[in-house]
Amino acid sequence: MRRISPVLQQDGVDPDLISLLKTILAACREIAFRVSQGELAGVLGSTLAENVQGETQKKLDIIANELLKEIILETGVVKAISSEEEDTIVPGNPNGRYLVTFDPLDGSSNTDINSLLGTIFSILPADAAKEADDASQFLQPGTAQVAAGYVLYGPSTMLALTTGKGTRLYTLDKTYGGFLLTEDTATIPKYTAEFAINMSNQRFWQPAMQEYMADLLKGKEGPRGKNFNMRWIAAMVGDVHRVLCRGGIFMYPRDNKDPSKPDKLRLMYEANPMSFLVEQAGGASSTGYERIMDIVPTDIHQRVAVILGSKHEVETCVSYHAKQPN
Ligand SMILES: O=P(O)(O)OC[C@H]1O[C@](O)(COP(=O)(O)O)[C@@H](O)[C@@H]1O
Ligand SMILES: [Mg+2]
Ligand SMILES: [Mg+2]
Repeated sequence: MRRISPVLQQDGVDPDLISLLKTILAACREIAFRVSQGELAGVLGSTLAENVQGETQKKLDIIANELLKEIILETGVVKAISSEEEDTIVPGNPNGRYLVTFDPLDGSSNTDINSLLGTIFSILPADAAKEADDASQFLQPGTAQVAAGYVLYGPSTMLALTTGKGTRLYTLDKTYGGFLLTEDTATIPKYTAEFAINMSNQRFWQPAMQEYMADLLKGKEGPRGKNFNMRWIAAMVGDVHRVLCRGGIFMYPRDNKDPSKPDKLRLMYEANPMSFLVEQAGGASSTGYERIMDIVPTDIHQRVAVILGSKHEVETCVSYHAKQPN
């Protein structure tokens, strides 16, 4: 099995970017270790703090954030970082060529139940004309990403990574200490009969999503003519990993449960990196109205509706939105 550096070298990835990716993975290995130690490492439970988005921070949110922030800024190739757990961007080397935005711990609500968690990251090119502390340098569409990935802390620790040459899956070999290539070409089947959505929000969705789901749930007897199965891990990283492994559609659509927060998932460090991975594996990703990676962000913590996965199913869902303009 191949180690990560030769694979990236073969893809012609810039050596600075390779060393940055390896640094991020070093932090993730440390997070994986703390996660696996659980209560023994005293990392479970909540803090008294809230992040800028008004969400209670788990101890592991903070630990993962600190580990990543410190080690990434030490690389010298990063101009600034932006994190779910940081109100504003954190400047690094003014001459750094890259920007890193990340969700240090995705699926926080799974922390205390020994269930799936992950780290999601996205790497953007830095603009030499902007100051290191200028947040506007991050406001680039997902199509500008030079690399994106996640590390899933599950029964095994896995990495999904793309630099725009397909999506590859690696598994952490705990005896050797590095990630080894275990799936060279992750491919999402075009058709699926499996969906992931938080059904408890059903009555708050927009009409297009209500209609799409109603038809889907009618199964064989309905307009779709087939039965669907449902899964919900409550960690995007876990749900998207399943989609990369065997297809499916994952949705966190807009809802009016809390009018001040119509969308849940974050564009820059959840939706964009996952969309890049999914598109590179042959899938599709949309808000229902537009391709996610085409959105030009207006805020580093911007939220967005997400519909991603098997191409035909995403297109079917989008077709319901086309009938009912936003
Ligand atoms: O609590 P819900 O509605 O099931 O939402 C679950 C979603 O929220 C998230 O956990 C948000 O991520 P964080 O844990 O990083 O805040 C997603 O990973 C997941 O898909
Ligand atoms: Mg998250
Ligand atoms: Mg998080």
